[in-house]
Amino acid sequence: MEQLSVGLGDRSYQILITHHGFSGLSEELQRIQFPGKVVIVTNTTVLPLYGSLVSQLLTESGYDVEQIVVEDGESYKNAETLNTIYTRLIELGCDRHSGIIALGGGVVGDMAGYAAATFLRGIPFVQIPTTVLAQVDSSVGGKTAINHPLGKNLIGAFYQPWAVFINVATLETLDQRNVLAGIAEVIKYGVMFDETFFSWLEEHVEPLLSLDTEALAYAVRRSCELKAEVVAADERESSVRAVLNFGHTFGHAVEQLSGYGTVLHGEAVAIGMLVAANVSRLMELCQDSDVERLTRLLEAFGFVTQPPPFSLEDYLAAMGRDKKVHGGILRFIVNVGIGESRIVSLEDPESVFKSVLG
Ligand SMILES: NC(=O)c1ccc[n+]([C@@H]2O[C@H](COP(=O)([O-])OP(=O)(O)OC[C@H]3O[C@@H](n4cnc5c(N)ncnc54)[C@H](O)[C@@H]3O)[C@@H](O)[C@H]2O)c1
Ligand SMILES: O=C(O)C(=O)C[C@@H](O)[C@H](O)[C@H](O)COP(=O)(O)O
Ligand SMILES: [Zn+2]
Repeated sequence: MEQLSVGLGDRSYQILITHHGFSGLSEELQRIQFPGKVVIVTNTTVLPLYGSLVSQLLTESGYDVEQIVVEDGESYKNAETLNTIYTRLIELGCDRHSGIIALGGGVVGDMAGYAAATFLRGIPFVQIPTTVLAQVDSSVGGKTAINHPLGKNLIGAFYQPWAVFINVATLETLDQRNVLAGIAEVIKYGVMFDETFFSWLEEHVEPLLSLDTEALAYAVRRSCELKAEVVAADERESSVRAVLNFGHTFGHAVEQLSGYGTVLHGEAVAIGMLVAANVSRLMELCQDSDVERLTRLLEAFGFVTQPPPFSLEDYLAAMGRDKKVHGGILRFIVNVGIGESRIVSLEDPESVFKSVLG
């Protein structure tokens, strides 16, 4: 079992990474004095794979376990599903001494996390991520949210989990499209923070796609390390954390315009990263060779890199609702070469994106 720490003072927590199933989970819950009444929030796909197993394990360890099972998909990450979670929590008699465990991918994690942040003004919460994306990104850092028809994650809260328990073995049941989607966020860390990690990714395309245990474990650990460091430095995205949004301003626009769930989050981020790299090149913050290198890596993994053909007006309107907009000015994340980043203000986004999108 590997352990990383997210250093946030009295809200610090551990990320535990294991290949050995869920053994160690009960011990960790006991160590952090997680409540005895536990509600596992999961979805219809993850329930039969891991939900029953985790419930049984915790019951055997003396926990009083309930389950809330939501429909599967990004299109259900909304106010309606959230309300069904609140209703069930009330019906189950949950109080401030009950805890929520999010078991699943980023959709379940974001929504269960937001329920935990808001139910009775906040109850304890643990993440058990079961997708690549959730293990390398969404389970760490405390961004919780639901989507609004007009924009991704527009309703949410910063609310940290008490622990993140990563069982890498759960990835064995994940389909190839979702494995790939998670890798987009891994590539993001390389482009933004760590050229050596980016080079490592260039050399490990095949092992990662085939879920080679060692390669995957390294990718998960390195991603969590980088994310934990950034979150500890800037929990509420007032500075450096915004860099984790590389590829997301455009990517979120793609998700919203296509209809949530049509283009997966990671797929949209891959498209968005290349758009952002082209903005960077336009601003002379990176070279042609850097854009080509990113393109080659994305294509080697098999990502579609061409933005869907929505109009420039639609893209600009969607990006105009991004959470990084300040005083009407779009703040945008670009790469500086490979391995460094910058936050730029786009005073005239129309001309920038006209040039980049053609
Ligand atoms: N909070 C954050 O910091 C953060 C970071 C990145 C992404 N996100 C959010 O995360 C969401 C995307 O998460 P995702 O890519 O995990 O998608 P997801 O949660 O929809 O999971 C993808 C699919 O895999 C299934 N699944 C989950 N675990 C499985 C397993 N072990 N075996 C088989 N199937 C499994 C799910 O049921 C789903 O069908 C988006 O809503 C995005 O906005 C949040
Ligand atoms: O943790 C962060 O900070 C991120 O930006 C991680 C992103 O990968 C993630 O998709 C996040 O939910 C996007 O945040 P948002 O604030 O743009 O909704
Ligand atoms: Zn993301």
